[in-house]
Amino acid sequence: MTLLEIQDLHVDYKIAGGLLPAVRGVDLTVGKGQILGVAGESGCGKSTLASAVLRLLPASTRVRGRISLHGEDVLGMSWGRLRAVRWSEASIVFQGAMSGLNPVHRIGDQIAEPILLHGTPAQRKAGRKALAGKVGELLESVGVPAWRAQSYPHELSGGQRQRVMIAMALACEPDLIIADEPTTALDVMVQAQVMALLKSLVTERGVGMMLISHDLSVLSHVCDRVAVMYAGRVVEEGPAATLFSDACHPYAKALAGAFPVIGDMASRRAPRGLPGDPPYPLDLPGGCPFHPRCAVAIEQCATEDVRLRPAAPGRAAACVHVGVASESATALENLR
Ligand SMILES: Nc1ncnc2c1ncn2[C@@H]1O[C@H](COP(=O)(O)OP(=O)(O)OP(=O)(O)O)[C@@H](O)[C@H]1O
Repeated sequence: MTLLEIQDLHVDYKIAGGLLPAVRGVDLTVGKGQILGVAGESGCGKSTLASAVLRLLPASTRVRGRISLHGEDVLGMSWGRLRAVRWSEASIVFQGAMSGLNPVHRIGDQIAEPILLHGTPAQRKAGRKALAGKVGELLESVGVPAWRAQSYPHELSGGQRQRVMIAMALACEPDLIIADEPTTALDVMVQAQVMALLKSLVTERGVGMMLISHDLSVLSHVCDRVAVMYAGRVVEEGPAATLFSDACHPYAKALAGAFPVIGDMASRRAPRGLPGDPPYPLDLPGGCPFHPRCAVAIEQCATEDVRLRPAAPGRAAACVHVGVASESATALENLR
């Protein structure tokens, strides 16, 4: 069942020099019990996409396209309806748990807050004290002892704080969770624990999740499907299992090649860097935005901006070389 459907989404920030196109025609879906990963280099539009789903962008931002949550048009919602939807139908976990928690309030009070504001009428009426049991359960469900409800954020480790943020996101039992770089600034072991926790929430509770990370190797282990973004566009979308090992788009390939393969000591493949930088959104090259950095670019790539098209069963990629049986497909094959 489709929970979230994003169709031809464009997001432009209003800046002094005009409009900065951060997201340029993105189509994505997230189903119940499914994790969709969104990967890409810094500045490609991942966080903008995440914030757009719950309309958390600055008021001056221009948003076009369609975002449906349970079939309901999010961009057309009244503020009252949007307020009811946030936390209870969809919630967001941002990067950097310390900045997301209020340092002068106890953890338990902060978890109770969204329930008091957005929970069921009975929960709202019952008040803060009656929620102590529920807060304890939420903390235990993310692996933090219930007595930590009495602690302040600075008394917890970074990993525990991130778990508290996840408990807050779960507080009103939403069907959709958007996690924006939830493990940034955590060490590798804690990162793995938090990712395992997110995965278990999806399998045990059946929530849908959009998981944003620049780390394709992490996403490939946790997600069902992954979308790779470049310069505000999705350039490849497909099953996580194949995307990391057998990407179709030259950028997705390069991104996958930039990470070591965990557990694959046999191949001893050294991570490969990708020369050059992503384009500035106000100065995008003509044609495919990746062509100046692409090892298999041809003349056509400088003029033709190919949209996502079928690349293999269940996979789509936006590249002139993809979906065609020709020399160009061979060129792409040689990149492997
Ligand atoms: N509030 C804003 N006003 C103007 N431009 C913005 C704003 N927020 C983001 N941008 C620009 O929009 C583009 C996309 O930024 P965004 O933060 O969505 O990328 P990202 O992929 O999430 O990057 P990172 O991985 O570094 O968080 C960038 O060029 C960024 O500079």
